[in-house]
Amino acid sequence: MASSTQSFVDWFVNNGGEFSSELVKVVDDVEGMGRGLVAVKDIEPSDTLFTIPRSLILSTKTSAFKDKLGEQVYAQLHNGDIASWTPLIMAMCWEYNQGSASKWHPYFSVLPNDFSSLMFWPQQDLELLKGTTVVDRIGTQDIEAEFERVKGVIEKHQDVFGDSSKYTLDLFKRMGSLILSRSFTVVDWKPEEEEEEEASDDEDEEIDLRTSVDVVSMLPMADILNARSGSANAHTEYEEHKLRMIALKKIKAGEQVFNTYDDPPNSDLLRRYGHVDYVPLSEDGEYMGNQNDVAEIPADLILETALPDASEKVKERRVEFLLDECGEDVFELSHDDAVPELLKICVVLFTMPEADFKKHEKSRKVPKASAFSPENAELLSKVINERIAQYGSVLEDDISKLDQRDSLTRNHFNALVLTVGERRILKKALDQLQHTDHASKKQRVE
Ligand SMILES: C[S@@+](CC[C@H](N)C(=O)[O-])C[C@H]1O[C@@H](n2cnc3c(N)ncnc32)[C@H](O)[C@@H]1O
Repeated sequence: MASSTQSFVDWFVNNGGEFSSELVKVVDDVEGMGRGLVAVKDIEPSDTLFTIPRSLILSTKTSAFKDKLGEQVYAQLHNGDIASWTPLIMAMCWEYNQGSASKWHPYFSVLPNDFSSLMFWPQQDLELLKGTTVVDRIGTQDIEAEFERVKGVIEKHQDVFGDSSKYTLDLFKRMGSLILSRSFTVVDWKPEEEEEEEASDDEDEEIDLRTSVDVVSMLPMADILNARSGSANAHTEYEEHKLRMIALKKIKAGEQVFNTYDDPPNSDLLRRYGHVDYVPLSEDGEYMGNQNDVAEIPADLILETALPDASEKVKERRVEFLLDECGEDVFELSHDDAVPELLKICVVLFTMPEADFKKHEKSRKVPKASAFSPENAELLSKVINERIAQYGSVLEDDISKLDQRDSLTRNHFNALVLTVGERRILKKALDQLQHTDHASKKQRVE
């Protein structure tokens, strides 16, 4: 174990953390996933692996940063968006810059400096993601703009921040990326009766609570756990004074302890965490990837194919109706639902004659997915083929490249896993549409 890892475990235990070293150990590089937790003997369900005292949580509530800065200046760090992470990023930058004077110094020493998440990909690697929609969600410009905004506050309040040159864009991005890949949502402890009262309160308030920056927290030790879809065998329980990591099932000696990151598709895994899931999807192990992948089809692409010659005004009305009545203008296709009902409804809506559409516009009645015809299936197949073409390479070629994993860079491999996964779903949708088409043609003949 690296000495920084040992110092971190010692710090954890000396500050009220309980670590069941008879059950688990921290390993510096486990299965190519970086640090992780591994069972040293057979673990039973409900066994406690470690507990974290609430005082060790790093958040805007536990750092002295807010008090040092004062309410008024602290408020300037918010950009008006309750879910903004800027105050937490700044609290973490401030703690980090305190060096060994910070309570969390040994924790910072084991946090990564380098990231393989999309924000850190060079442009030429991002081009490997052609066809995906995740490139529009990386947020590099947003974080750079946010740093420019808070720089003024830092320079104006050097009494709190100290040397402003220590607050760099790199540090700001590092802390933002750590939150993105390791934070937890931790709400204050409430007795059961209060919890029940709150549950019956306004739903909006609940949402605020979950997205508010005050509950986004860094949990030393809990964030050592890696994740892989279908492998979660431990989870965190929240108690009054501590958080407890418990085993959910039997974990054999030598096996890794896995948390869940809520099963995101590979696009989000790569954007937030910098890795992809590449596990068998079929029993024979022929298909590998992420069961939770999604491929997106924007309504605009359907509209262009369905009504290529219609005026902008006509197109706008159809999209507006779709958004108002169905709430979506991008459709997510998944392994379990390759041709979702809403996608069918969209095609029906976009292809119906103007006179029929006017009736729907008037009644605000959404057409039924059962109205999806073989002609609709043909049109949707055309759209999906166009969508596949946007990836700019041949799927079968890319699948065979995956077999030569050792000759690929990590980014190249991950990009292939992602783009192959998305196209496989699109192909699945094509297959299903072909079956719909054949089935209905057969029915018509009979
Ligand atoms: C919450 S941290 C887990 C601890 C981390 N391995 C470390 O060294 O500190 C999440 C990071 O671990 C890595 N990771 C987690 N699960 C992984 C997996 N299945 N495959 C590859 N890397 C993984 C990724 O770098 C991710 O950003």
